[in-house]
Amino acid sequence: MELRQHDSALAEPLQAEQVHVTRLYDRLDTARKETAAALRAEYARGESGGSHQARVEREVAAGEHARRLAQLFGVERDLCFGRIDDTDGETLYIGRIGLRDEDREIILTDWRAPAARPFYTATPATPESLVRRRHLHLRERTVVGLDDEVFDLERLSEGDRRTLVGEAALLAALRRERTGRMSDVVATIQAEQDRVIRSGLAGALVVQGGPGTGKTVAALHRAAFLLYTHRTTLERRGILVVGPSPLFSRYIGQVLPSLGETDVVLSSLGELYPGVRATASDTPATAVVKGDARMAGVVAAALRDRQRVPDGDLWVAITVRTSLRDGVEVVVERMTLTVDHDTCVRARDRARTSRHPHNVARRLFMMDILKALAADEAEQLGSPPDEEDLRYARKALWSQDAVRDAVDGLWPSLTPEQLIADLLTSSEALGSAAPDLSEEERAALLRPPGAPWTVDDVPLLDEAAELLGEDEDAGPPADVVRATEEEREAEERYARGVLEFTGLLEDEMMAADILAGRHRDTGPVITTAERARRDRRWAYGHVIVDEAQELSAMAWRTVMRRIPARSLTVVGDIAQTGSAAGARSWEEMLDPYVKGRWRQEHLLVSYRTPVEIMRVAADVLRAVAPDQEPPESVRDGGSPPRAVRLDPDAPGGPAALEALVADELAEIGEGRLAVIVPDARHAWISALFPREGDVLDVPVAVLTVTAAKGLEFDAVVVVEPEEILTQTPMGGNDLYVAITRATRRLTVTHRGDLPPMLSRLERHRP
Ligand SMILES: Nc1ncnc2c1ncn2[C@@H]1O[C@H](COP(=O)(O)OP(=O)(O)OP(=O)(O)O)[C@@H](O)[C@H]1O
Repeated sequence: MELRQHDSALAEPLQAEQVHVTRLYDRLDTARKETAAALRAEYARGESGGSHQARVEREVAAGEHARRLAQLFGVERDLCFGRIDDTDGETLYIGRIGLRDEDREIILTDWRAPAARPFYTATPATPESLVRRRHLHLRERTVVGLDDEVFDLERLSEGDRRTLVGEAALLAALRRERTGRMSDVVATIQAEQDRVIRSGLAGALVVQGGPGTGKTVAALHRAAFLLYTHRTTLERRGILVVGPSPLFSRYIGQVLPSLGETDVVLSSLGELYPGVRATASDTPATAVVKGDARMAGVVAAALRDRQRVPDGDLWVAITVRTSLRDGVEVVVERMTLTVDHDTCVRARDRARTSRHPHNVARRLFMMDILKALAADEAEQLGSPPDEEDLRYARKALWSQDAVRDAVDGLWPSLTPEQLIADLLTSSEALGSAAPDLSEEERAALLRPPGAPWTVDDVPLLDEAAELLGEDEDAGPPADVVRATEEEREAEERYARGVLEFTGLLEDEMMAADILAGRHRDTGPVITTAERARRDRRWAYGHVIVDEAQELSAMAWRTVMRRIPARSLTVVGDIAQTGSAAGARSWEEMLDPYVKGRWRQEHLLVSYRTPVEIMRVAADVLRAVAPDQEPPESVRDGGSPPRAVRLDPDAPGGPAALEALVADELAEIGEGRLAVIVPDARHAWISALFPREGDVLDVPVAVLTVTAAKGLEFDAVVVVEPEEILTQTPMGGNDLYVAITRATRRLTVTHRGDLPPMLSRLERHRP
């Protein structure tokens, strides 16, 4: 079915396709020019003059043009990559965006449009009225190759279960060397992935699949598809993609812009709470306690402990009169006011039952206490409690430090950071707030003051923020203040980016800071993504959680808060769970939120790991998670994965490791290599391979398994599998993750006996 045309026979169709492709690029150039001119015209319509309304409209129009321009400049590479011919004699060209000619006729169909779907889903068994599918290979703007599949049922053997589409194009894509950044796969999306990508927006979709089955890549294409198909809903609310680490976010970061999408926020788990960028991790024992759903109750109890009443009555010594002597304020008279215990209890209970969050309810508590103090003052001064006087007296009282201190002592205004830090650094606070946790569990939570926030603290902070709320009258909330500077920088970066690729940067009138400044004038931030990122309470239109098996029960609470509509895609592999607080099953994590309302798709084919390596991975999986099925690999011809006996702690050990890595690098040419090491060895093995720049861009990356999660490399060297197996309770899963990162070559080094589950590796001496 797969035809790769011979060179001589190819010249004519190549030439014909070139004519069409040239026309497409001409059209693209025209569209760019027109949009740049429209953007320029928008800004040429005077400085920031006119009514506020007019300025806002101008900004909105300019934003639209800028967005379109960004899209038009993002599709230069492989603008058109496919063509389908159907039984009615109709031909469609499939590309990264849709284009029309001067007569508004469609000359290029967006890959996300319904009409493009057969390009991805037609198989020999179900050709979907296609006669032929063609993949076009472009080098810059030149057509350099074609792959045809002819759907001819006559020649289809019964029982042929082949489901791969565009096999030659797919294999060519898979054989490419890794660049350190994920790239899009619009040209070669497979039918099972297409089902995931085009699944409806509503409800929760779980995508379960083994390593390298394209879960991440499918999830990102799904984000682009959903934004295309449900633009009006999602453009305003945006899509949140949650990944395991900032490294992973950088790894996948450029896929979405290349798909032409700006309304997507990428965030690691440690960044979900604005203003904190947690990367540190806890020990497995601590992570398990912090991730336990019971911690919601602990945080709530810790807060209740901060809403106090005095043991007896409340006494406050205030200054009644002062006078100035030689310009210096002198206290003339003091007075002690009292609020009886019962009144304090009533004030606290009224504030608690108001159903307002703590920092908002504080206002109620404060008013009740001030009223009682003012009444006592009036009584002691013998003046009648006139309402007007009392109001004045309350105001005067609030200006006194002693009164403020008294209220703060009983019902303090708190930030989430204060509440959680105070809780985790005090065994007394923990004892009071967490009586249901065991002594060991409480000890696991305790940490020294000033310790950095960990990824597992983030759900606790979010929980606290939810309970604390923000007193809107008390000035801008802390996260907004923090975000303002970031926001300004983001605006300027964006503006500069637009100007740079449109070639307008030299234009005085369009200087980036002016452009950014204008956006500031009218208030709105440029993209939905920027607005959403800084707002903890933002409700997204859709949320995608990648490596979702790593999320603890508390982390799920944090994620679900951001998606009240419960429209989400959950992507992961239960067999790869590394966090001791992570998922053992999808039911366990999702049922509390969407019981009986989630659907599951399985991805069964691995596009990363060659057959030879997958066989070893299957042995590991059988040993550590016998109920899980390994994926089937589409690639063979990788070199046999091997085990090399090497003692990294022996005198010549480090040098032997360096030499082995050098040999592997020589084998893979331009590609990239990872040395995946036990956590305890990371620091010193990293020092053997000094690097400058981002770990994703260097030829040799030394990584722990946690950091390597979701990434891939041409060659992988796994050091000391035994230590990886035993370093955490989920060590078996970690080893499975480590050996499935390679696209071509796998070497395992070991000083002692090789774990039996790796016995299939070819033995070598260095
Ligand atoms: N249809 C496809 N065409 C070309 N390449 C593909 C396709 N599907 C997946 N790939 C490639 O396979 C590799 C693995 O994909 P991806 O990282 O999305 O897998 P994953 O299931 O998320 O893996 P893991 O569970 O290990 O994180 C990537 O290089 C991806 O580009």
